[in-house]
Amino acid sequence: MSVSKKIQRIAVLTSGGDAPGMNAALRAVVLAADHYNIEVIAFRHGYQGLLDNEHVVLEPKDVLHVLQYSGTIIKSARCKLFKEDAAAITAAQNLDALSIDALIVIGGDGSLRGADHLANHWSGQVIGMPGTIDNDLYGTDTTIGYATAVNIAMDALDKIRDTADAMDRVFIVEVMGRYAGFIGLRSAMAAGAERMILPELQKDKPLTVSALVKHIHRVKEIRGEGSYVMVLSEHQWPGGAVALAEQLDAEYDLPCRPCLLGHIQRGGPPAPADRILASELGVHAVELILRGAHRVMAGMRANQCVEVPLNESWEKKNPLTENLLRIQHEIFNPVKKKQRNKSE
Ligand SMILES: Nc1ncnc2c1ncn2[C@@H]1O[C@H](COP(=O)(O)OP(=O)(O)O)[C@@H](O)[C@H]1O
Ligand SMILES: O=P(O)(O)OC[C@H]1O[C@](O)(COP(=O)(O)O)[C@@H](O)[C@@H]1O
Repeated sequence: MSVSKKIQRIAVLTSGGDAPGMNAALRAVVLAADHYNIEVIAFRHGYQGLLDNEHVVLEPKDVLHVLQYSGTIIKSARCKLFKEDAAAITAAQNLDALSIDALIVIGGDGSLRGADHLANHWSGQVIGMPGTIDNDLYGTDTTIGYATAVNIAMDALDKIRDTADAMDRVFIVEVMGRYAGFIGLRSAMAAGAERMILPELQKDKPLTVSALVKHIHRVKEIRGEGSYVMVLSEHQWPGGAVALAEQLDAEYDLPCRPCLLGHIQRGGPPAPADRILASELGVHAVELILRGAHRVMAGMRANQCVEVPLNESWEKKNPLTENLLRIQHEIFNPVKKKQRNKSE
């Protein structure tokens, strides 16, 4: 590897919603830095810690057995203040006072915007790593935490199916994803859900309650007794799964149970895919620094480590996989297009 300048000390922080695999990412950063004789300083509590100068040295011994845990050993936080120029200037001064050559920010789109904002005011190298369950960053096939969240949602949907089937019930399972439907789509497919309400679909053609009710009745007619499980992405129904279930029950006499998965989707052991992605990207981030990279996100595309301009990671959007949508809607939908046309 061609090395641009002597890098002696780098810093790292985790920001925004914690994502399963962030600890694996920290471990990889620290072990890679140690390999190249670089010291690592970690700022605790995300950008807040950078402003408060709350930092610790991270050595290999501190990260040896952390990759099997979700959360983040250096804590994460949301910090509104960091959007201001004055905050980025303070952060730059704190980094310079510690003679930091480069900063690695592990987080979602907001965190990477924050990293870019800092780069406007600081002369050190700034590298982002995609850490969010939402998978809503452009330039990388998946983000750290996403695989785990999908596993958790799928596991919950499987469990819901058992009770839903036993009692011939309709269930609405609300999943996270902020304003992206990746967790919703993949968990719905993995668990064979009958319906998905996802942000990307709602934008084109918002679902009406009457169309939903029609679909539920048609599925019951076609299949006979049994369950109907629907995946609802958060923010896609006023009042969420609880309100929708109440509406179906009260207005359409259709008993329905809501289930909110919430922050459960961010806990438990990270999936192997997340641990491995985090490990590879952590090393990649350090090697990018050694190559002189700046204002880029370390990403993974088609099993290759890539570098993506930081601003592209949030300005451009990854679409939902067309083929998964087609299969869910056309092949796996119990109500075929012909039948739908007839009844609509
Ligand atoms: N436009 C911005 N400029 C500077 N900092 C930002 C910006 N957007 C977000 N941040 C910082 O990043 C933090 C995390 O962003 P947030 O959107 O909450 O989570 P995530 O990074 O997981 O998407 C924010 O609390 C804030 O400190
Ligand atoms: O943990 P909080 O602050 O309640 O935020 C919940 C949000 O965080 C997430 O779990 C992760 O999103 P971010 O990566 O943007 O932080 C979203 O899916 C969810 O909308």
